[in-house]
Amino acid sequence: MNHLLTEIPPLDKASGKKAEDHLNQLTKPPGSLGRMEDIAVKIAEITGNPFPAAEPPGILVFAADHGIAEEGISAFPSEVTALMAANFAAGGAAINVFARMIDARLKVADIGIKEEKQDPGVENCRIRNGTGNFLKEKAMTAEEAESAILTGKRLAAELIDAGVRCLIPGEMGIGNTTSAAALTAAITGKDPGEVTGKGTGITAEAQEKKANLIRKALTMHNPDRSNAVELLSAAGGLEIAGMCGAIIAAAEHRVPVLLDGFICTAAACLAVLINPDIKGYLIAGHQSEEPGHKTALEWLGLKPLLQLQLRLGEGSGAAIAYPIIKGSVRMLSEMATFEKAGINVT
Ligand SMILES: Cc1cc2ncn([C@H]3O[C@H](COP(=O)(O)O)[C@@H](O)[C@H]3O)c2cc1C
Ligand SMILES: O=C(O)c1cccnc1
Repeated sequence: MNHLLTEIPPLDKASGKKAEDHLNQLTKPPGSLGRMEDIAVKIAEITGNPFPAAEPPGILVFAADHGIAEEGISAFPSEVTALMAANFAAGGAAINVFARMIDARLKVADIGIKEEKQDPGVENCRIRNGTGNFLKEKAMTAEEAESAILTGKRLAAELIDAGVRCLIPGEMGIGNTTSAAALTAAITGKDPGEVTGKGTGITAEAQEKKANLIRKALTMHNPDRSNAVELLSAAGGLEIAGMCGAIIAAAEHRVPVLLDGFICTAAACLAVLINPDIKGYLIAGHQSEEPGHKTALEWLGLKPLLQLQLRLGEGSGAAIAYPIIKGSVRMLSEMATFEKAGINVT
């Protein structure tokens, strides 16, 4: 795992302080823009610029399949992963709508779809054709987990080199709320029963089976709970590893990461295990309906911007929250100061 360890630049507190001082001179009562002011300061610290840019946003959706899906833990079959990847390429999914709404660059990567056939509109970065069923075997080898992380890093770095100033990691993978719950239980030390939800909409009975299966698998694989590669190897998935790498790359490049739902946040927890300094680069877009999402956000010490009872993924909740980021940053650089507006407040 040594080659995954990276230099994460420290947050630039001096730029944050300059942004904060400037915010207090703008034509509004001090602090009246609430958490938007905190976001503006945070992005100044992340970027090292008191007048930062967060535009354009870039959405990077990783698609992969999960062997565990054969255990009946999703309301949908694995085949839907490939079909949805094709839908992303055709522009018809929820994330396409929201990406257009926020003028985002959108890239879709196949990092491990099971289906042999590949969609020409999806970037082929396939590490293997779906993970192993982690109730019976490891989801993937350590080498595969590392390759998937490095692939995510490369794709995010490409988007950032092309000008992206706010990264939104997204995912598609039938069965991936099971992996996210296993990872979250292992990392936070919670019982799987507390962090396992209904995903795409399974019954209460299937939900109980899902939690039991996670408990059994974690006992069987017994991963080192502080080792991101061992955790990925035990529970998957390839798209979670890809998002983890993308988050690392954003932090390396001083680009803020806007987190989506439960699966995306589980990937962020893994990135923070690899380097705790990454925590400073994360903003939580929303809190989803999956119970484990709250647990993962608390572990990261993040407060979500929105709570809209979403339970979709794809990067959708983060894309919906993005205008808050855009407004926070624009407010900092576009609003008049009292002095400039000729308002004398002394
Ligand atoms: C049509 C469709 C579109 C989706 N877009 C995101 N997900 C979401 O649901 C899946 C996780 O839930 P589970 O663990 O229950 O399978 C992931 O693919 C996630 O991105 C979708 C699911 C479906 C069915
Ligand atoms: O929180 C999420 O991102 C989520 C929840 C349910 C299904 N898919 C994704």
